[in-house]
Amino acid sequence: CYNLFLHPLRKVPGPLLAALSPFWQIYHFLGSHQHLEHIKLHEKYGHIVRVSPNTVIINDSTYFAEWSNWDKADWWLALRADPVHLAHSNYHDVKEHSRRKKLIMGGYQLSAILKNESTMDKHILTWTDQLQARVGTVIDFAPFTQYAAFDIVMDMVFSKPLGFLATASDVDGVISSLHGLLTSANIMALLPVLSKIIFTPWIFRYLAPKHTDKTGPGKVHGLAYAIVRQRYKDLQESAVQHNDILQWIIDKNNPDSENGPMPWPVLEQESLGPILAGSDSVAAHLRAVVLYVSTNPRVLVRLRAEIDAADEKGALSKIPQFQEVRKHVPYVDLIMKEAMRIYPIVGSPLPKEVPKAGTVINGYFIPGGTSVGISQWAVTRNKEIFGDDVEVFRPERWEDATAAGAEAQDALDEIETESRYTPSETPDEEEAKRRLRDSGYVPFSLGPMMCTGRNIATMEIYKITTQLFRLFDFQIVNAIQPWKEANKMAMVQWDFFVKVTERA
Ligand code: HEM
Repeated sequence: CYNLFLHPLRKVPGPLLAALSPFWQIYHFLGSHQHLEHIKLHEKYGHIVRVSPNTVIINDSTYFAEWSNWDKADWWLALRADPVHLAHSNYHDVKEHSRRKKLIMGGYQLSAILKNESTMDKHILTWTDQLQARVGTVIDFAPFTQYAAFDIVMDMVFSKPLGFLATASDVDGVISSLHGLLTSANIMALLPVLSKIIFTPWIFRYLAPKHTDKTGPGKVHGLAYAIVRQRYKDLQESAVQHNDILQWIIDKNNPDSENGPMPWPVLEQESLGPILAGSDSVAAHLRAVVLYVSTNPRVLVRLRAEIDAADEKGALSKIPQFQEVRKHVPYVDLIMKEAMRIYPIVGSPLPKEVPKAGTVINGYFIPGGTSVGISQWAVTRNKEIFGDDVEVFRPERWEDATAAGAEAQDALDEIETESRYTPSETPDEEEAKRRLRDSGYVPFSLGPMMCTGRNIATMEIYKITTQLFRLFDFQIVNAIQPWKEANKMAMVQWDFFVKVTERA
């Protein structure tokens, strides 16, 4: 009764059952198609929808800049692996979060990872060799994308690829454990009271997954902890000199630095981030790229024209280098943006918390403490932002970068990227449309909590997209229903059957 008639959010439109209890959201999450439900909700109720007693989702990009500077909502508590030691991404308070993120973010900067580009190249080569060995056959393309993304991120961050690509298998069941963890974490995230109970230190001691577990969350946590412990041992014995992100963090947070050394349990938590977030994301995107480019001949022809022209000039290395692609195959950037738009990778609205004083969104007063999320699937279907052809894969919609868009491209190297939506001067109509379009481009989110791994992801996507279409043709076996999919916070697809042939 309170939630319906007395709650401060009672006037915000949305389904009756959602206003009554958080189980409405859990029901839709378990149905795996929460993201599609969000599209329908915004179509039915408008730019702001109440999806649980204390949560609303929005798809009006005018509010994104303000949103991006709020604290994390309680939803995120479930993504912790420890009640005491936290990674930057576990901090609720935006200021503390930014302070912690600065301690590690330099390792993820473009300038730092470019120094290690050859590590990425090794895995791209192994992947294309694996595809070469399967030319002429129908394969399930889905696992290969994750094997590649997982080996790359493990090698770039820890110098520890697990050999998914080389063995063409889910080594030790790590990927299935990761997917199990994502499902359970998301359910807990939708019931923050449960997270609060479980992460009470004395309760956590009894319920915590064990690092020795053979499957499930414990296995994934155990992987991060084993890597950090091994590094500690290597350093004591000065056995190996590593050139990776973990080492960058250790070196930067040295005993003489302002903050002193990073405690090992915190380093363990920081090491979980790339394991949890670094493979499903890139893999889901690459599957979408292969599907949409292969089924849009016009796009494929334009992409190949750029690749071939670059090859004729000798401008692309055997494994295309990031800066080569940036300069000579710029269409890849438009393809990436459009694939992120038509098939957003993040399927959950990742809420932040309205500050104490409250705020007004689309005419509704939203009190402090409310969780507000952005449903990327609904933003990218917002016709006011992207026009009537939202269901069409058209990379050209991203052409004519606005000054702000171009800056965002160059800002890849910056630690924090401010909102790209700057409604200050008086732009002409076309410029205003482009700015609006750019304001709806939030696949990596924006502001201080923007994706930590966005530069690794962008580099992988540029290089792999170029190389795959440089070498192969992909015939999608079932273009109407190309794969099975579930929204596990990130989108996960499987049974994506594709016939691989050498490029005609
Ligand atoms: C296509 C690929 C990817 C997409 C679309 C993506 C998207 C996102 C989004 C939307 C967020 C949430 C930001 C927020 O809270 O507002 C995020 C956070 C994060 N991502 Fe990614 N991501 C990708 C790849 C990666 C990779 C490769 C890594 C690791 C190497 C990574 C590590 C992280 C981490 C650690 C956070 C937490 C950031 C924070 O709290 O400050 N992501 N990502």
